[in-house]
Amino acid sequence: MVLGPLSDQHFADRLVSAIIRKGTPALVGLDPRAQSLPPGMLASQSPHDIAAAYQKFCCEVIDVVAPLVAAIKPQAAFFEQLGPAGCTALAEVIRYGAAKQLLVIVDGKRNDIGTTAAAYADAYLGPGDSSPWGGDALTVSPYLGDDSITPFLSTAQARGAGIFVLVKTSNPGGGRFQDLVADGLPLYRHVARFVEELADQSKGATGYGSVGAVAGATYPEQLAELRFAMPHTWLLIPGYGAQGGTAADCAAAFDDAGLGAIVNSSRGITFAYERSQYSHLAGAHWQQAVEQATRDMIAEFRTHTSAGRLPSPSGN
Ligand SMILES: O=c1ccn([C@@H]2O[C@H](COP(=O)(O)O)[C@@H](O)[C@H]2O)c(=O)[nH]1
Repeated sequence: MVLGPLSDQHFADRLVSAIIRKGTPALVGLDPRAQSLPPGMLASQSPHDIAAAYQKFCCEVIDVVAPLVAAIKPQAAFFEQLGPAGCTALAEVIRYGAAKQLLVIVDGKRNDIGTTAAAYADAYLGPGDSSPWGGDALTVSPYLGDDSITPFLSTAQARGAGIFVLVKTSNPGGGRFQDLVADGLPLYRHVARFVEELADQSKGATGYGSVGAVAGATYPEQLAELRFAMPHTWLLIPGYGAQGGTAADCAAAFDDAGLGAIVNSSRGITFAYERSQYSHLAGAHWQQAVEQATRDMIAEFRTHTSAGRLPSPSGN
């Protein structure tokens, strides 16, 4: 791919330049869980103290991964679960990640009828001071139809942000609806077609649009099919690591330049010290486990996918 000048006002351009700078499509998911926090971090079981611990833990993960990866993906559910204190902690984590020059993809899976969708978009999209939460991108459900997605895109484009629409999710039950066939195609391919149209209309200098698609590493054949059917659509891939997906499973999601996909790992990185190969780093050395798991993921993608063609930053 020949890249023109990249704009700092276009989401996919910003994503590409961040990924090229870090030399990896690895994305670190922040899904804090009270029972897995390192010892000593949790003062009590009150929502206020759990939220404070989530904020500290996530910021300390960010300290480790910020030099290594382009983006983080906080999962809103784990913060919202705690009520107002959790929502404040989420905002602080987003702010902290942005201050460390990371792109922040908020995994909220929001949507509603158009006017309400516009309010969600206002809340979550737009780096810096343009939105109260300050996310660079938001995950969005397609189930309410085209007029529920376009308000997100309008706000995203105005603010240099992006959205990722659920197309083929990583969970075992996703096919119950997503694979239903209508007019000769599974439902997820109809969603993919609409998302690709929007991506084409909103493409920047890299050829990728401000609209991306969520597609799981647990469905490698469909990933390959979607890469082919959606040439202007960036893929956000969950399901790697803890859910069983491998780097080889994700290989077909990348373009020839090693771009076009960003791959999430949440538990596998943040709670790496619970995995047998990093268990010697549990306790006081938990951040070393996070760093080693991130470096191992980066190495795996460099070995098994075209992401190995990205320039390798010194020190990684
Ligand atoms: O299809 C989907 C969409 C979103 N997710 C989210 O990604 C992370 C995965 O966490 P792991 O610990 O790496 O399994 C989590 O926040 C999910 O809600 C997904 O898994 N699949």
